Amino acid sequence: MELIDNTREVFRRDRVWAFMLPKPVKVDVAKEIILYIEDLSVSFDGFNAINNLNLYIRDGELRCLIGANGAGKTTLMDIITGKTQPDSGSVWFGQTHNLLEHDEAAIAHLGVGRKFQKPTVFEAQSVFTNLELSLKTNKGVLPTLFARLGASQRARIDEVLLTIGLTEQRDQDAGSLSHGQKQWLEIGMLLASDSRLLLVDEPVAGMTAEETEKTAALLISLAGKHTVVVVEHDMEFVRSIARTVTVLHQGAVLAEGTMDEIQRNKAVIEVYLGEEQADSETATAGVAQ
Ligand SMILES: Nc1ncnc2c1ncn2[C@@H]1O[C@H](COP(=O)(O)OP(=O)(O)OP(=O)(O)O)[C@@H](O)[C@H]1O
Repeated sequence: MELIDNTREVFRRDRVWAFMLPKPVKVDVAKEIILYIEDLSVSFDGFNAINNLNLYIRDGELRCLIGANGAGKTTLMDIITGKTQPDSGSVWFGQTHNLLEHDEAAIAHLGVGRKFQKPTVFEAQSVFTNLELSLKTNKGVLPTLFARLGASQRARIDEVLLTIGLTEQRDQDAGSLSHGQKQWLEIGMLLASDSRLLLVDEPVAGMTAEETEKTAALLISLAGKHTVVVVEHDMEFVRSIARTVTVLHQGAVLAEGTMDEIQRNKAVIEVYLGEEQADSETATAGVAQ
């Protein structure tokens, strides 16, 4: 009997064996910076898409990146996440992880999560299963064979469901969610995978006004525990969430500051509206609209 009891104890569904759990990643943010990007350049067929770019993101901040089409925003995200290798420069996650030495999977494992503009959820799976599949577990063959969802992992998924406002939809197929709900689920998937730095590409494109408002509240609530970098064209939305805005132009940082500072910045006005209008007050108002 004792043998059977011991065996049952070992295979209890609500316990996850320690060897299955991934090793926690340490990110050194002693200097309060979570992302260091220095002297970064990449060119495609002689065209400088990123041009000696320097950018520092503070741990826990909510930063917005704006810039006209072709300014280099997507290319920058591609470099941070390991999709594109730069020609020169450095990208560090905290003080100790050189992201340029890692591939995409390793960078995601370190805690850098990316949400693309179009949601890529598993439509035929439930909301709960989508989150379950994103949990940060040891994905080796042996652990996967024996993996059981423990109580703490279920609690983690419930917590994420609450954060993204989809508790009621937990058993619904992801395919039946509205566009906005799919976007929140995808953000939830990044949370379930323990992403510490969230790179979010145009989160409110195609959303209703109510969904946009909820997304703003969600992203604001995530900052602090997470660092959130949002690439967005919708200036009204940027104004509603951003503390610091970085303007990219021709692959470099053109300006950085609060939305009000950006709105008054002469270089930004020139780029957006043309030099001849730079001194006019109407032009100043136009940048943020
Ligand atoms: N793989 C590539 N090969 C060639 N050119 C590229 C490649 N990736 C980007 N580019 C070019 O680099 C420039 C920067 O593009 P990027 O997509 O980063 O800009 P963006 O700021 O994200 O623009 P958008 O707001 O339109 O998405 C563009 O001129 C683009 O055509």
